[in-house]
Amino acid sequence: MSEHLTVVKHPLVQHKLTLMREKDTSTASFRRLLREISLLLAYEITAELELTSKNIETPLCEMDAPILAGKKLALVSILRAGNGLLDGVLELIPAARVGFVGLYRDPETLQPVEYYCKLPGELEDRLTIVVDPMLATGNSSVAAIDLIKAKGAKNIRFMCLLAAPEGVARMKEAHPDVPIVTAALDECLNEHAYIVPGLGDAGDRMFGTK
Ligand SMILES: O=P(O)(O)OC[C@H]1O[C@H](OP(=O)(O)OP(=O)(O)O)[C@H](O)[C@@H]1O
Ligand SMILES: O=c1cc[nH]c(=O)[nH]1
Ligand SMILES: [Mg+2]
Repeated sequence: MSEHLTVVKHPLVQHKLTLMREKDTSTASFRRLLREISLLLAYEITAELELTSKNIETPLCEMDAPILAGKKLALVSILRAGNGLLDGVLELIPAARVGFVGLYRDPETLQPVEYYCKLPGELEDRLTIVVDPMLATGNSSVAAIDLIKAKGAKNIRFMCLLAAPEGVARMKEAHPDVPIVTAALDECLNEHAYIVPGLGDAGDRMFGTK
C-alpha cells in the first residue's frame, strides 16, 4: 500500500459505523457490526496482495489460475478489543497464522501495560496485519508493533475502526513504514484521551464490561 492512511469510505462501512457509534446500540449488535465491518476492511487491506499462478484442471480443461504468493499471512490482535476485528478477518483469511499482544492502557499515564505476547514464527517472511479497533494516542499500537518488529516482521499493516489525528501522527513518527487502514478519522482526543466523537470504550461495549 502506498498511502500511510487509508479511510475506507464504502457506504456499508459508514452506515454500520454510525450504528456502532450510537450509545444505545446493544452489545450483541455492536459485536455483529464490528465483525461485518472487519470483513470490508480486510477486503481493502488485502487489495494489493501479490499473486502467483498455479496450473489446475477444471472439469473442462487445464488453466494457469491465480493464487496468493508467498508464506501464509500473520494476523496479530491487540487484546482485548482487537479480537472483535480478528474474528471477521479470519473468516476471510482462514489459513492465516494468528498472534496476540495483550496490552491495556493505564488510565493515568496513558502508557500501555503488556501482559501477554504470543506471535507466530517466520514473521520476516509474512505480511503481518495488526488489528485493534481504536487508534487513540497511538501508544498501544506503537508498542505492539515494536514487539512485532523485534520478532522479525518487516511487512506490517495496521487495521482499525476509528483513528484520532494524534494516533495517526504518532504512528507515522514511530512506524512510517506501516500503512493504516481505518473506517474513520475522527476529530480529536478528549482530556481522558478518548476519541471524539468516537464510540466510547470499544472493549467494554464489545464485551459488556464497564
Ligand atoms: O491508542 P491508545 O491511546 O493506546 O488507545 C487505544 C487502546 O485502548 C484500547 O484498549 P484498552 O486499553 O481499553 O484495553 P482493552 O482492549 O482490554 O479494553 C484500544 O483497544 C487500544 O488498544
Ligand atoms: O476512545 C477510545 C480510546 C481508547 N480506547 C477506547 O476503547 N476508546
Ligand atoms: Mg478498553
